[in-house]
Amino acid sequence: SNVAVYYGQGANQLRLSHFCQETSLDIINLGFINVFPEEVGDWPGSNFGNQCDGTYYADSLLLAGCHQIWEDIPVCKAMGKTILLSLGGSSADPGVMSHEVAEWFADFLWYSFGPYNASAVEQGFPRPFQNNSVDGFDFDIESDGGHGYGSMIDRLRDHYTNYPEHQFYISGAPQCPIPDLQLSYAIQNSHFDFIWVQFYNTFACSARAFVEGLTTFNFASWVDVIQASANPDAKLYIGLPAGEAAANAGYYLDETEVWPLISEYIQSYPDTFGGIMLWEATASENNLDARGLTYAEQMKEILYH
Ligand SMILES: CNC(=O)NC(=N)Nc1ccccc1
Repeated sequence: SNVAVYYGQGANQLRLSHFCQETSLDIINLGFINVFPEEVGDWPGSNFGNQCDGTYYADSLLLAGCHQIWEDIPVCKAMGKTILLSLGGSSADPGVMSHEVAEWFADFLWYSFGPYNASAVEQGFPRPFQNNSVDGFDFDIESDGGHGYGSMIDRLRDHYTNYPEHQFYISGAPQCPIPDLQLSYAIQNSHFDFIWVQFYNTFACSARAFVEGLTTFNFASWVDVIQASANPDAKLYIGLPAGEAAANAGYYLDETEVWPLISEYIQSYPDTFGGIMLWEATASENNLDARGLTYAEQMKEILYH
């Protein structure tokens, strides 16, 4: 099973290559594209915390100087990591997109962050990570959901079919209440590869509730959602805060509390259980146990016990 981690919004975070050298991490979600186009032709905006050099493409909110990221993605690829570009995050204000805007947004992301395409560059698409291609796109939509995300994902998958020799992914990070207001339509109708549910910040369905013996933790119901979705083979991950301060108070579980949770669900749903998602990389890095293991390393140990 995999450990997926968000990177880009950590306090005083180290550069990406530091995390790509951590063997416990399998998937790294780069967050965020946090400003979404409102009209066809609008460029999105990005934010990667303390990374990049603060310069933007002219008349845009899209960062142009993310040298640490474009230098480090090759390290990540050499270490066998899957790098996804994450859209949304808690600060985004996506707004509900029309089908046309959604398809434009998908095309922009593909031509700008996907495989290098000389004709797209000639058409004026930027290359914020230069010649590096991400391995797919993650939807961390925390407000203003709607049908647009289904259109984006379908469009991205059309682009993916033009590169049959390369595996590209689509993932989503819904909140744990079902239906998730932002992503349920897209999950139902479009092909996701990974769904990492935020089993934190909403008490009833949280992992904390499981630890407290409540029956309202709803991983099992999310399995049903996936099995009724456009991709019944999508993998379901348990999303957890990587440190005390990485989520609202009370949601963090220490490794002794995570053991029984993982043990039960990895055994009950071996085909659908995909692993653990952590919010986020720097909180994990700063959250060492008595043995000096980061939280991600503690989680990897539990998965491979
Ligand atoms: C996958 N996205 C997130 O996990 N976002 C997230 N955790 N946002 C947040 C919400 C409340 C407190 C801290 C972080």
